[in-house]
Amino acid sequence: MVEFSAIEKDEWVLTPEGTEIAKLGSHEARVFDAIPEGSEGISISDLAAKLGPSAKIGQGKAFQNKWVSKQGDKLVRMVPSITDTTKIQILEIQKNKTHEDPSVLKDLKRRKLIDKVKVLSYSAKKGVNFSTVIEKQETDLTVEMLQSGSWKTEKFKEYNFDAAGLPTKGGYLHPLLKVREEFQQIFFDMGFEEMPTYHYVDSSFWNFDALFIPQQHPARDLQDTFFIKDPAKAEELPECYKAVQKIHESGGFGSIGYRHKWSYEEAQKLVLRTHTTAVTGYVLYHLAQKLKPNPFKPIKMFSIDRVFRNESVDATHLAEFHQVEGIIADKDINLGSLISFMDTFFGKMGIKNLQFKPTYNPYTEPSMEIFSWHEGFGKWVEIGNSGLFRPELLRPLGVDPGVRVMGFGLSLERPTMIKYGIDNIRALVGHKVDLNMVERNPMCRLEKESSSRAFQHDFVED
Ligand SMILES: N[C@@H](Cc1ccccc1)C(=O)O
Repeated sequence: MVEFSAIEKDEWVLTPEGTEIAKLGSHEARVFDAIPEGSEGISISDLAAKLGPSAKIGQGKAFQNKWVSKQGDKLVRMVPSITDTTKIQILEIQKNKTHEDPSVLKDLKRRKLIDKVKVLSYSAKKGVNFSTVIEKQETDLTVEMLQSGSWKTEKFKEYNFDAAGLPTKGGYLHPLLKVREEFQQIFFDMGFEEMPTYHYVDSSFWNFDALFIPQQHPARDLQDTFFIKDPAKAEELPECYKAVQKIHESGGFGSIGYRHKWSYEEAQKLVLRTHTTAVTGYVLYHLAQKLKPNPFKPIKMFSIDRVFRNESVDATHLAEFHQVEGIIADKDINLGSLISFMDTFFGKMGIKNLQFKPTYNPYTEPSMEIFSWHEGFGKWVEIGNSGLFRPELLRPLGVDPGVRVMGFGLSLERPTMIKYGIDNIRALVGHKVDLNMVERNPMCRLEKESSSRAFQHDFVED
């Protein structure tokens, strides 16, 4: 409709000094003008007082042009009048943006009185298809156009392959990942290392037995645990199974044990791990193995990963969810340490005024449930479970006597739901994930790269 062309040309403009010359004349002309007519002349110092810096700059050229000469200590005029060529040239350039004589341009440029600039302008004129009405062109071929045959007469816009396109739907973190990152950051800030949470499938040995969970414990029921059909059993159990068997059957380290017959086959049964404490036991065992015979070093470790429970699914329960778990191993740990740690840890997430309630876990004693007051629900909400690991767990895995380990676990889903105001847990997983929710929620925006740090220890795979 319109033809246009770009016009690029060079233009000459005056520098500030050039502009000054356009107004006041060249330095040499100013020198000439400052000298009175006749033989009386002017002293150099009077000239300087009159003209300022121009006196010094202009003298040379004024001598060169034979406009002035020196008589005694005075400067006198040699000609009755002068033509200030520099000023004339400058004025012409100011007007025309150029000069017909290239040597003038070159000279004035050298004297820093003018400068060259590039100027881009456009010229536009009516094109062959010029019109004052704009006809909308089609962008895409549609099913309807094909069906009606209108595609034959329709006018199509050319594709613009240089167009930037619609913004892509990237750069968002799922709420679970976002909260997971926040937990990771808190752990890293507190000096924790991340545990390797390699496998969802683990032996009953690591999921239960090593944690001093008796073989007839209700949690091992098919109702609560997913057992693997094929393969159904771990090939062999680690060396420490003997110590674990002993603690279950006849006790030790001040414990009387469960006094039941411990079955190797039962411990071999593969399960989808029901808690990340399965990993914690495994990690403690391998750390203890690696450390020997060196003296004990305090440990702080955490894991955040998926666990599975055979639960009936409802608005707040899923058959799989994530656990956040942390342990601290040190010599002088007691219940007070655990309570104070929980206050600090949850405090970092903005959760204050915790309440603790005694509870029972086969692997910890004492054990405490952690509660927090939920303004929205108007009640105390359970947010975690914790305790001091029993010697029946620690000693068979090779942890030194005198070393205590405190641990705690919580779900990743609950704090995420509270924080994002999600009331149905199913909105967080699988094909039910509401991507609009993720996109709409400014809290999901990805601000920085994942801060995940690799696990430092190398482990032997069992
Ligand atoms: N494993 C526990 C959490 C926990 C971890 C460590 C110590 C005490 C408790 C659970 O499933 O809830």
